[in-house]
Amino acid sequence: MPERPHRPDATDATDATDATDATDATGTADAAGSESGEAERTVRTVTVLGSGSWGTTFAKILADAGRDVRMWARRPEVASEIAEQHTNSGYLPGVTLPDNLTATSDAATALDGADAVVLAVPSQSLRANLGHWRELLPAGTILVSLAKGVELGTRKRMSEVIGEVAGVPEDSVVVVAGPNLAKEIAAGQPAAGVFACGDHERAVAVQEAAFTSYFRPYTNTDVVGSELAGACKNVIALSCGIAAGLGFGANTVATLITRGLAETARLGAKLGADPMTFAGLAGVGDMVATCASPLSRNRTFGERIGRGETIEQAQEAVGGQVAEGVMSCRSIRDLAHESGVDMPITDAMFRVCHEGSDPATVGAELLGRQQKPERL
Ligand SMILES: NC(=O)c1ccc[n+]([C@@H]2O[C@H](COP(=O)([O-])OP(=O)(O)OC[C@H]3O[C@@H](n4cnc5c(N)ncnc54)[C@H](O)[C@@H]3O)[C@@H](O)[C@H]2O)c1
Ligand SMILES: O=P(O)(O)OC[C@H](O)CO
Repeated sequence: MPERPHRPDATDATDATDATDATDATGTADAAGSESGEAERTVRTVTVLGSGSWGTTFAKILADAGRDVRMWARRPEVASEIAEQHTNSGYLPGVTLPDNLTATSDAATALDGADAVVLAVPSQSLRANLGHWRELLPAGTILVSLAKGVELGTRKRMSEVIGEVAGVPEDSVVVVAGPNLAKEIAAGQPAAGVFACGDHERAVAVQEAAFTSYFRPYTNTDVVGSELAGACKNVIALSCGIAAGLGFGANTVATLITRGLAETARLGAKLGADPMTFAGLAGVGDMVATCASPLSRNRTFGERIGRGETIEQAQEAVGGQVAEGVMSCRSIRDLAHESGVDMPITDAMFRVCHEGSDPATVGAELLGRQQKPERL
């Protein structure tokens, strides 16, 4: 099996196709690149729409990988800070952004001629935001989704929303998933992600564009599983935070992670996902990172609730950033009910976040459910 050649950061984008082979650690052809080892499309210029924690970090990855990156920020002062001072101090304090990353608050300027467009706004605002951008999207551009959520009301996954609003096949959207706490990656700590797309060539093109010395992207073709895994783990992270806030330790958190993954996989299997996806980076990888880390906004939110704070106080604790699980516990619960899938932890989080139920009481009820074999 050929070894992957080392690729230094800030590679000239024109060299990128020479620098990455198609073999992953397990040697499976599916995990990286085309059979020849070269991407058949090259992404040189990328626009990132949304300049919060993950949008800015993902833009930094792309710029460090040698791409020309333009960010769009909703607030002009954030765009100016990124463009002129190469920082985004509100979201990533202490991080210096590369020179080949610029920013504007004008979407038309940001989008002009982009080979790929990364959608980096919260799930519940994606439809409205994309509606404004739809006419500005360059023809043939690759759409990439960073959002981890299920839309309220429609119960659609983000690639479904994007396909519908942008008028493109949903399986042409590249979905980014995996254990990717933004602040760690922005600090250059090693991590891997998974880029899921029904069109493998597109996933490989984005994989090439986001491969650096500290971030290793894999690909897969299971969009349903990758998106559901990313959305569901935010809800389970709320429950782990609540457990911590109530004073419980590692056993309780590990139980919630494991049973949370079981209910996520149950939903995924019902909706056509590959069960193995839940054993990968998008599944167990993201579940463990988010549920265990104090950097997770969802876990932090839950911890505050477990300590007795109100929803409003918990929201303040995450500094105005999005804790997707709070809305997704409702949409995923609705999706599960509609699909006839039992998701008791998600149900419990819905009752705490939206019906005012007491976290300790809900936790006791979860423990006291009818006994059954582990696999169910
Ligand atoms: N932060 C992470 O570590 C991380 C990692 C992986 C995935 N994600 C996912 O990426 C998506 C974006 O997360 P983020 O961390 O960048 O979020 P964030 O809260 O840090 O930033 C959101 C960005 O979207 C913009 N925005 C545009 N329209 C908005 C609206 N109507 N409401 C709120 N914000 C709006 C905000 O101005 C901001 O720039 C989420 O779905 C999240 O789950 C986040
Ligand atoms: O900070 P959170 O809870 O939104 O989680 C961030 C990422 O999704 C972790 O992969």
